[in-house]
Amino acid sequence: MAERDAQRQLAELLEVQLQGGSDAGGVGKYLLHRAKPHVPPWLGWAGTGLVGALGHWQWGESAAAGVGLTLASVALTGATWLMGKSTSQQRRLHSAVTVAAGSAWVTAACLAGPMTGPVDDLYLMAGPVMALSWNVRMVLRHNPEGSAGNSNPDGSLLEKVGLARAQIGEAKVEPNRVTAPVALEAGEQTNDDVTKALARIASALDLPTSAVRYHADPGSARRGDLVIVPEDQLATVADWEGPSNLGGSIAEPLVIGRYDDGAPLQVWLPGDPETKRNSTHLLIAGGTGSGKGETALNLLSEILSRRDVIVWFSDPKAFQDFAPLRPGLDWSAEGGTDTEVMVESVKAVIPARTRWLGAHGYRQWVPAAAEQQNDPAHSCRSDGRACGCEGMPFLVSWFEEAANTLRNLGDDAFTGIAQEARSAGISLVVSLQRPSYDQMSTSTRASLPSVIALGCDPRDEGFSLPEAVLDAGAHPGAWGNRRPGYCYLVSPGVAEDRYPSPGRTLAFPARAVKTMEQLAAWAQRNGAPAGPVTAGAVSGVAGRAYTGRTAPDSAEQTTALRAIEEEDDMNHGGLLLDPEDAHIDPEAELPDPQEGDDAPIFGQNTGRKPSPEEARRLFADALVEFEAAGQMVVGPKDFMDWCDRHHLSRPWVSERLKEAAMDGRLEATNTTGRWRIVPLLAAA
Ligand SMILES: Nc1ncnc2c1ncn2[C@@H]1O[C@H](COP(=O)(O)OP(=O)(O)OP(=O)(O)O)[C@@H](O)[C@H]1O
Repeated sequence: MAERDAQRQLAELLEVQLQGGSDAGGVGKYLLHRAKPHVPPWLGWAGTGLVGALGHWQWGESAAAGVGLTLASVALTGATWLMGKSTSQQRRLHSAVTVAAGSAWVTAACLAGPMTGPVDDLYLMAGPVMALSWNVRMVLRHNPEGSAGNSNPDGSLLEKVGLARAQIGEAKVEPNRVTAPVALEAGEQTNDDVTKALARIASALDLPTSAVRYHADPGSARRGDLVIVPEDQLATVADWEGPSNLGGSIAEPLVIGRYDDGAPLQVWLPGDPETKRNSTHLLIAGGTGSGKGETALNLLSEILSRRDVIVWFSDPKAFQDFAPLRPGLDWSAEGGTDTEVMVESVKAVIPARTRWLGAHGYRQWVPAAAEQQNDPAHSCRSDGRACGCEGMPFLVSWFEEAANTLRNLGDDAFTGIAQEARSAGISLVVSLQRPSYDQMSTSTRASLPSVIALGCDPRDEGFSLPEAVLDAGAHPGAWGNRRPGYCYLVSPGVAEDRYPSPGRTLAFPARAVKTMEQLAAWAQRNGAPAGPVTAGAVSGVAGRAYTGRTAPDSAEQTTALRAIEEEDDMNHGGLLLDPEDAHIDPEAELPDPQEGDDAPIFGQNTGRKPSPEEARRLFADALVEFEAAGQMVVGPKDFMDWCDRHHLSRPWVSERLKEAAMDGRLEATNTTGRWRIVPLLAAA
């Protein structure tokens, strides 16, 4: 069936070409064009008559010629039968009968004469019947309905690939996509046999491996759909023209490209209570040059164009690719300590956000959670009246080139965060420079249910995609970096039979920079503020390292801080900030260590070893300095210069760090030897 379809497509192409040649117009020309393919059998009939007449003229009297002609007729028929082995049974028989009848008539005509007895009647009656039978055959072959037969009568394609006894059902033919149900022989073959034969099917059809896929029926071990997409429509690059749904909700699909049949390539980050889908975490995996950067631009620009989401973004490559979009981010960090603080902050906002959702009667984040809470059904007040609390936007926490960050965080910690974040209206997006297990452990990989798998090393395919999707024909290793933007998308919300279908993200031409800048400005003005719950919880961890998105009209006052201010003015009586964070005034000046008796510590060498008491005071001051500078995660290595200056040792600093943790001034992170500074006001 698949083979016939490929042939049909070829025939259609020929048809178009033929039409191109007879476009001169006119009914006559049209009829001639339609009749052309049916003429050859009639030419054969006329030719047979001519050969019979000429043969009689030459050998009419020769007995030896009679023997020769009879033998030649039998040999020709036998040869036709043999040569027809590779075609369908029907065609083979039809050809052999035609040749046998034609050659027998020629022999009779040569020996007895074309006009003798029944010879001429046979020519006039049987000849047209033969020619017509070939015309009918051609008409049926060109009829698309006729081509979608019910079984696999010739079986030649499946025979070639070792699935001779499989049956192919009625095929669904769409533009550039043929879906044919396959039923394998009961007890003899399984769906695995088809997946193993996919490359051979592609080879038999002379198509790329990725053009042939198999969707096994989850309810049967011997049934499924064979999908063939003959033409690679993704070869043409499609440019990004702007966001697909400016001002929409993050719960609506994010369109990042297209599939090879033209359908939009789209992903959902938040869950959907109706379909019982959970919010998801996404891995963007691809080798160097596979188009990861531009794929990320597609996704980030879609996210920033939505009204009810904020993005925290860490990029150790200093926003090389993302600079135009940076102003639209709620928080950006350039790797190192800033990223450590961001990770700690994500951990800290999870319980605050989950608590808020619970208190407002949401089982998971939905767009209504981002709006002001005017519905009594979602009130945190005990008297059942609407609480009017400010909404809480969805949070996307994005880690570019994340291998180091995740390794430092530790598997258990990451798995825990990933699990809990899903019920806190948070999606983690992680991109990896090299998609392989030496970059990310098995358990961390397992915590990221969604993946955009771009071209990679063939050995890394198993890391990028689930085995079932690879078995169904997905093959990102075949692309390497030769097909930038080609990808497979596996994510809840996407129909599973789409998983092995290749898509391609949109390309960002140079002119897209301006549109991205406009989009970032739009997000600054219209995007959601972080809201009191998230901003409050993060300020308690990150202190001044977190500023929130800067509104374009006021570089000083940030949207997040404004949200806290407004919240302070309101009297809800319900669940607001984390109780321990409620007294934080993010605008308050931190104590200036240069004031009063405290001498500045950084940049001055005291020239002598301080007394133990003095050393402890200097150490406390150093923490204040770090905090004021926004460096909220510290470890002994950050004190190296400081130790030299004050003639103190690193082990001494390590001891003080542990003490400070016991005093509540520091809190342990998941990385040994790294401590998070608890902001002074919160620790007080
Ligand atoms: N969807 C796409 N369509 C067409 N071309 C693309 C697409 N995505 C990326 N490209 C082109 O492919 C090249 C590599 O893309 P990109 O820099 O995004 O890859 P990368 O995976 O981020 O590479 P690296 O890891 O080296 O930064 C660029 O020239 C880019 O313009």
